[in-house]
Amino acid sequence: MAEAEAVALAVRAGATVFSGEKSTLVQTGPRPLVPGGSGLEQLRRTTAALDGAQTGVVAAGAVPFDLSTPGALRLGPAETTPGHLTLPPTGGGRRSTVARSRPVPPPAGYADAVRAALGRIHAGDVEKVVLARTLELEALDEWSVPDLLAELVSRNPAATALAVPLDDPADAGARWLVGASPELLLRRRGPSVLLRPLAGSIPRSPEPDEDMRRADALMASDKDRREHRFVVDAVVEALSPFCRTVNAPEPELVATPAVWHLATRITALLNDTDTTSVDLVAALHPTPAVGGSPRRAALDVIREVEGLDRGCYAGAVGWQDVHGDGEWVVAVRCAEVQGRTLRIFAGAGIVDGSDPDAEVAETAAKMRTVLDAAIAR
Ligand SMILES: C=C(O[C@@H]1C=C(C(=O)O)C=C[C@H]1O)C(=O)O
Repeated sequence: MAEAEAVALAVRAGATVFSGEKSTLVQTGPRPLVPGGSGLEQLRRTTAALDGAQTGVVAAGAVPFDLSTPGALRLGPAETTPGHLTLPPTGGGRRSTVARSRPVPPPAGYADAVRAALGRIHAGDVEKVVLARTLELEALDEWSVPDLLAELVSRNPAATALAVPLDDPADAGARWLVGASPELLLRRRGPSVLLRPLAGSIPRSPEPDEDMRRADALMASDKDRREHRFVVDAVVEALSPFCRTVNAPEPELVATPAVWHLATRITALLNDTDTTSVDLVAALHPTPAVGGSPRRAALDVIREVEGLDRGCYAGAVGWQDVHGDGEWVVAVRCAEVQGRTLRIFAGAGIVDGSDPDAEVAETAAKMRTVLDAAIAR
């Protein structure tokens, strides 16, 4: 059987998949959850749960935005192959038809939430808050996770495309997280750690001159640089106790097919290789790219103003092996799938100077990553 078909079959059978530019990890078979009643507890118990496991076994899956709620990290054998996933072409005929789409909250409600967050910023309660909204697509038939994944991979080869079962994948009604994240939370290989936080964004334009104008405007934007700086400062501060060196250069531009971002490629060297990838996830998450600054005050504002259950959206998704090495991305450009329902999430950072209508447009552009994959013909 061709490898692509084998992977397609594995995904249909409930595999966890992370397909990046350089390699693809597929975890298959019946696989128990890492013990722990919350995402934080699962992260804390992952390294011990892998102790003594056979080479090739990894902990893979998702922890939620709110680490006090349950996570979905599973223990089981995984295979890693070079390059991104190749799945057989899906063909239009197998796609579901969207019967109903519903933005929650509607765009005007989201703009009101942004204004409420700006009120809290101006009152001095908080400096940055990331607010999200959703688009719910109800299809005539069940969504196909392998088809969604195949479209996400082929449209976003530079991102980490992912399919993660949030419930037992053997259950017919299992929920899944699917998406194509451009944001590396961290990669740990031995003592070396690489991170690439994103924050500060502008929608792409199909017109090349306008697209370049927007990229230049983003690079020059004081508002976006401030929005970005909160993330870099928080990441450097969270890493410092674990690291002998942390290097954070100036931000650069990165593009997805839908959005321009400011990105900083941060490199660090661990003091001690007893620090595993999940220790770093627990220390870093949620960064101000998805939460805000200061963290606790921002989480309060999100709870009061946003009104969504984020679940694993804006959580951390990835894997760790028996050596403590691993790779985790921030669960953005993602959706929750269950049966005929697809719930696309997108958020945007709000700081002093943010414009509510621009944040509506930015979140709409971010939703296109999953939306275009879902409604592809
Ligand atoms: C919150 C999301 O994206 C995050 C927020 C960004 C921003 O506010 O500019 C940029 C990239 C991500 O860190 C999302 O896509 O839902």
